[in-house]
Amino acid sequence: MRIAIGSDHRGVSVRHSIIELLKRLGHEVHDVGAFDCGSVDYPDIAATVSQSVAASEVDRGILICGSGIGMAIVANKVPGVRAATCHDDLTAEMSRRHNNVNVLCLSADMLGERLIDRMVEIWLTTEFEGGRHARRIEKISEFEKRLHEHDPS
Ligand SMILES: O=C[C@H](O)[C@H](O)[C@H](O)COP(=O)(O)O
Repeated sequence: MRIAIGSDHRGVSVRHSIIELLKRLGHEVHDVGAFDCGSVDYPDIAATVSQSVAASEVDRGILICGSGIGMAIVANKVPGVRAATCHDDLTAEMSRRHNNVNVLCLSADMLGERLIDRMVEIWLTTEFEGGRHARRIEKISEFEKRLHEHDPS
């Protein structure tokens, strides 16, 4: 898969470790930074990764900040993006099976490296179940369209 990945200053070392994992697993990595440990604003990074996913330049996105929360707030503003902050194996798995999440958001401050690696692998390999869940995803898309009709800018 083509995977865009980005972090703010809090997630730099976790991002590097996930990039190593992704490469070992044979994925194509699009690293959008941040490229040093100086303070950056998570909305800038989240917007870049999410727009890349929405434009189908990549298949999936991964975002890391202190809590994983700010990244998800921003990512979910982008039509076509379904982002979730996951904390463990089960949330990573369910985000794929039921929600077809295409942007995984992770906390650099609250999760260990081994757990993160496991969650990323689970998230990359778990298929969307479709069926009734596809109907619900379609409702999200319709809702996005209705919102966009009111403010097409
Ligand atoms: O949801 C936001 C993230 O956790 C950020 O990583 C965090 O707010 C950054 O905080 P600070 O500027 O204190 O490093």
